[in-house]
Amino acid sequence: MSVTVKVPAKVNLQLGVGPLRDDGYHDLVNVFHAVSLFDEVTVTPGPLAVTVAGASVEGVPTGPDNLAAKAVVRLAGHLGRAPEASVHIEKAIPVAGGMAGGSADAAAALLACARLWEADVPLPVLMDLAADLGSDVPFALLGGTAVGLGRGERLTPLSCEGEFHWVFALADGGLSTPAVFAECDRLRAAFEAEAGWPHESPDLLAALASGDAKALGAALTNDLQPAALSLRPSLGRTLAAGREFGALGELVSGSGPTCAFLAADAEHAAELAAALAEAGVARALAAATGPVPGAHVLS
Ligand SMILES: C[C@@](CO)(OP(=O)(O)O)[C@H](O)COP(=O)(O)OP(=O)(O)OC[C@H]1O[C@@H](n2ccc(N)nc2=O)[C@H](O)[C@@H]1O
Ligand SMILES: Nc1ncnc2c1ncn2[C@@H]1O[C@H](COP(=O)(O)OP(=O)(O)O)[C@@H](O)[C@H]1O
Repeated sequence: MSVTVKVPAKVNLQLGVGPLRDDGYHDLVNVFHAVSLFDEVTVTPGPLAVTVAGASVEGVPTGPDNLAAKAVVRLAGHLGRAPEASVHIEKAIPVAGGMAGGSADAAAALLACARLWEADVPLPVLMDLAADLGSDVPFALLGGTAVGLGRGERLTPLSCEGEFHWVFALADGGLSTPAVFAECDRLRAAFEAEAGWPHESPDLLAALASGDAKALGAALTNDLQPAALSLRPSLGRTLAAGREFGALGELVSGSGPTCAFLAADAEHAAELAAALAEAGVARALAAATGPVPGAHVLS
């Protein structure tokens, strides 16, 4: 018997970053949006092991550091049983790309093992286990569009009308999330910019609720973007190219280095992806739509 869970990537439509907390995290206003780039995680009975396959899986650990393995151990500990599951990850979400691929795999492994072990784990408990594994993990279970407060784990679903069309410019190599948050703090200190308390953007919420892509494009913001650009200046060219080719909006996804571009419709997305590929400003381009559901069992 095996269980397969399909789980989406995310892009952050608003990432408001507050001051550094005593515990090393930052309070966020994090508007998550699940998009149609998916990993598939299959668990089979057996000793704990992780295998990973996919077009670009460099840097994904296959030992106990893999977030999916940590999820297996965490759930087994909660249930008071041995962490017996062999995990296989089919990876399409870019690695260390600011699209929460590791978090997605952790969420998928939680759900898959709960099913494999026939354990009745209520959703709020699964969400708490997910939050222990990482700030982005609960959203991968929920999917759709949602705002995350605290370190991003306290989620409230948002009303989102229709479907939005995205193009993602994938970069060579990743960016480390802690390094990007640290660079954000460094830049704020260097420019004596006080980190204010972030607030949800009313323009963004209205654009989502009405399904207005043009208004959404104008409302996209990411407080980590200056830090990602400081660590990876070439992203400036990528973002400028998308703007030049008529994207409705563009931003770095989370801690980067993936850049996200909003298109008017599927045809516009295909044109935008082709123009960005031609300009040579990305390792690869991927078109996707959002919102899509969170982690769910396939078999
Ligand atoms: C920035 C975001 C935006 O959604 O994602 P990515 O773009 O990396 O995917 C998240 O906040 C990343 O969440 P996640 O990748 O789960 O991070 P965690 O494992 O919880 O934390 C890793 C490290 O990031 C920093 N961190 C994370 C979350 C937060 N609210 N404040 C922080 O300062 C801390 O240095 C922490 O030690
Ligand atoms: N299942 C996994 N998939 C991808 N990366 C993982 C996984 N487990 C652990 N990692 C580690 O987490 C780091 C961040 O990966 P990822 O979640 O893809 O990016 P991001 O935090 O930028 O969204 C990787 O560089 C890798 O070392």
